[in-house]
This record gives sequence, C-alpha cells and structure tokens, in this order.
Amino acid sequence: MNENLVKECEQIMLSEFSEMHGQIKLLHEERTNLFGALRQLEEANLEAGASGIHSSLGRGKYSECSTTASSDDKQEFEDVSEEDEPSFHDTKEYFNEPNIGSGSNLSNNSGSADIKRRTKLPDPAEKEKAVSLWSMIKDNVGKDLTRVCLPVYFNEPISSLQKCFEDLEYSYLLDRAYEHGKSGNGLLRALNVAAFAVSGYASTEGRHCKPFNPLLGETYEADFPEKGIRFFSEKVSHHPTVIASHCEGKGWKFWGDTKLRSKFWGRSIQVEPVGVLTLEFDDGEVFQWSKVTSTIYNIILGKLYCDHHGVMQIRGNRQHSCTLKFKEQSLLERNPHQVNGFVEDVAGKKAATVFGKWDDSLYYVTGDGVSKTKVSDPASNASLLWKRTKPPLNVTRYNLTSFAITLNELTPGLKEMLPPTDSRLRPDQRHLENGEYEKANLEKQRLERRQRMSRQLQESGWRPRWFEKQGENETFKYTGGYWEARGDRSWDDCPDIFGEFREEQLSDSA
Ligand SMILES: CC(C)CCC[C@@H](C)[C@H]1CC[C@H]2[C@@H]3CC=C4C[C@@H](O)CC[C@]4(C)[C@H]3CC[C@]12C
Repeated sequence: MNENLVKECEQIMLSEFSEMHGQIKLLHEERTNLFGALRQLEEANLEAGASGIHSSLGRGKYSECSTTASSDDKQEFEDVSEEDEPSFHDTKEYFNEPNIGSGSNLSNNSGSADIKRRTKLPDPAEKEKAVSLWSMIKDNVGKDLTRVCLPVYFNEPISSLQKCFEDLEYSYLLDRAYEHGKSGNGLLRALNVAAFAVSGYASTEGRHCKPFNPLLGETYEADFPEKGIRFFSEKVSHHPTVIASHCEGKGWKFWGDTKLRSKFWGRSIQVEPVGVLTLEFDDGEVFQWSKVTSTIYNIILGKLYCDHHGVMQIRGNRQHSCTLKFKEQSLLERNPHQVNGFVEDVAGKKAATVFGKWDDSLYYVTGDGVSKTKVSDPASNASLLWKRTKPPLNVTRYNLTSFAITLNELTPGLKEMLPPTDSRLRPDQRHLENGEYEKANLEKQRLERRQRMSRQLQESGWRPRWFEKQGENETFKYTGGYWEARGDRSWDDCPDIFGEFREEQLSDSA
C-alpha cells in the first residue's frame, strides 16, 4: 500500500484519539444499533397499540432528541449527590506566605525553597453534575457525532503536560540511585531506577477523567525545590500530539517525548506510548526505556479502569540492565497489577529479582530469587524498594493524588513569573478546578475552536519554543534557556495562546 496513505491514516487515528473522537464513534455505532432495535420494538408496539416503551429509556423518544447542538446547554444532566457537602474551605491554607528555607541549588529566583503547597482542591463553586457519556450521546442523535466535543465534565483539572510530571512523584528514587552508584553499588542504582519506572504508574489507579489536551505551544513548569527537582514540558506537535519534557534533579537529568498510538477494541482503548525516556546520571551512567501499553476498559458500560501490560526493557550503558514484565490483568484475576522482573549484569547473569504491584509497592531479592525465596511472599527476605504514598484525605471525583493536587496551584508569587503559555493560566482548566462548570465549558469551546487552527499553524512552519528535534530517532531535546528567561521574565516571544485568536498569529510564525 502507499506509504504516505498509511502515514496519513495513522495521523488521523492519533488525532482522533486526542480528542476522544474514537470513543464517540464507537458509541455512535452502539447506539445506532440500539435505536434500530428500539425502532423495531416501537413499530411492533404501535402495531399492538401499546406506547409505554419510551419511559424505560428515561428521556423522550429517539425522534425528538435529534437536533440539539453539542454546545446547546439544554442537555440534560442527572444529579447524583443531593446533599450539599459541608464546606471547610480555609483560605489561609491556600495563601500561606512562603517561608525562606534552606535553598537547594535548583531553587527558583524568588528564593523560596520552602513553598507551602495546598493539600486539597478548591471547593467547587457550583454543585457537581454527574454526567454519563450515554446521556451526552443520546441528545445528539442523527448528528455527526465526531463533531461533538465532550464537555468539561469528562475532564480532570490537570493537563497532559502536568500529567507527565506526575511520573516524577517518586523522584527520590532517582536521588537514591545516584547516591548508590556514586558509592559503587551499581546494582542498587539499577534497582532504584526500576522502581522509579514502575512508580510512575501508581497515580493512574482510580483516575477516570480525561486530562486536558494542551494547546500547541502550551508549556508547564514545575519548580519543586523541596524535592530538589525542576521540570519543564511543552506540547511540541498537535498532529499527532507530542509532549516533550525535561527534568533536572540532584545528580541526574531525565527527559523524553511521548506520542500516543491508540487502537480501538470494541469497548476498550489500547494506548501505546511511542518514544524513549532517557535518564542520565552526572557520572555518565545512562538508562533508557519505553513505557508499556496501557488499556482503558469499559469505555461504554461498566466501571472504567486502566491496566498496564507488556515488557519494559531498561537498558543501561554500564554494568546493569533491567527487564520488567507488567502482567496483563485477566478476567478472573485475583492479584491484579503485578510487575515481575530482574536486573542482569553485562555478562547476562541475574543479579536481583524484583516483584510487586504498580499501584502499591516493589520489592527485590538479590540473586535469581527463585532458589532463595518464594517470589510471591514479600515477608521473606525481600527488601522494599518503593511504596506508594497514601491517598489524600479529601478525595474528589477526580481521585488525584496529594502530589497531583499541587500541580495546578498558583503558589504565592508564581503567577507573575509564568510565561503566558503555562497550563496553570489555561482558563477552562482553572474554571473546572474551581467548580465553575458553565464558564469552563464556554472557555473550552472557545479554545477548541482556536485549536483547530493549529494544524494550519504547524504546517506553516511553527516551531516549538523550548525543544528541538535531535538525533537519528528525532527525539525532542530541551534547548535550554527557560529558567534563565524566567529569571528576567522575558516572555516577549511567547504567544498569548489562551487569548483571543488573531489572524496575524498564523503569518507571524510562517
Ligand atoms: C472521557 C472518558 C470517557 C474516558 C477517560 C479516559 C482516561 C481514564 C484516560 C484518557 C487518557 C489516558 C492516559 C493516556 C496516556 C497514558 C500514558 C501511559 O504511559 C500511562 C497511562 C496514561 C496516563 C493514560 C491513563 C488513562 C487516561 C487518563
């Protein structure tokens, strides 16, 4: 087949995923079948002189709900929680003055190494609405459903750029890995790197909402001196969606770009992240790996959940490499989320066995593991590498971790430092976080309209501001300068991507 045609098709598929259009198509098919059946039933019913069938579907008959536009707010939403949550919003908690603490070499220019971060999201301004995808779709019968943009209710108040930073929640594992390697223990370095690679999946458990798809050129910075890290990411391509990120820690750098390739399997979606993650220690040891496949189940019916499966090869350039197997959850699985693997040396000898669960903990045993201990029994002589932190006290329907809760916060003094492209300034996401759903929806529609220009922007020679394609496999590498520019707040060349769209913006970049 024609190569270009295949490429083109692939591109279309990818962009479809980013807008979740695929799901809608599937839903469309399902419901077309359903309505077909319904029509037959109704015809049969009419013939029999009965008319009670519609009520069983809750709302109107199929012929009535065909013309409402997606943006129309006449859509019916079901309220689940009747009682009002008691509000214990404490403003002091959010606007604490930062204390000047012992700074790390990475601390920001405001000199506040001891930033007090929030422990919960703002209380929603409006009452939350529970919306099922089905209730969305049933009001759009007869329309081209691929043109329907999902309302903000399906989103979590986190952008994909911020979600990439969630992989660094357990960055202390990399600090440990650095120290172990420095003191000559290459095996423990490799083990901690393996634990880090697994720990990034922990936050995906129980998360059922879609992150915001960033606009082309949108960025996110995370300066976390308390963790000794500084992270930066940018959306570098819209068709297909590619996010590039770069993180600096104590003795290490971690970077990579992620492009998602997706496949639709009836009721589930399989996501294959394409791209290589690189971890480089200051002493020259490098580890590289790719993320495993993730599947999101029960998109249409039942409880939505996410599983990760496949083999992760963490290749090192010195003594040790690691192979991790994420076991696919079977229908009758009593012990889901299992990860097993081993670290081997250059001679191919197994130096340690690792086992655990991606949503809970990871252990290791030195040697090949099998002869010395029962792998499934962590109580034996296995040592703990990583344990997930407890969920926050105030869980919301987004199920964010304590760490994720802090990611979209505008800590004191931060707003003035940010470029106009930072995710924290994205209005619809901010409104959603505040529970202002109506405003959030309006802004989301405006920005989505704007985003449709991105293909044109990209084709007319748009370039990422902070990353550049490098090397034979064309990975995006950070070109530097962001934190320096932040020091002088010189954001003149950063476009106002969340503002009103102006025609010149197309010609500017050409
Ligand atoms: C809107 C409704 C219908 C669907 C919600 C889908 C949610 C659960 C989906 C949408 C996008 C998905 C993410 C897409 C990409 C990745 C990167 C991968 O390495 C780990 C899983 C992870 C992080 C997925 C987790 C599940 C996810 C957040």
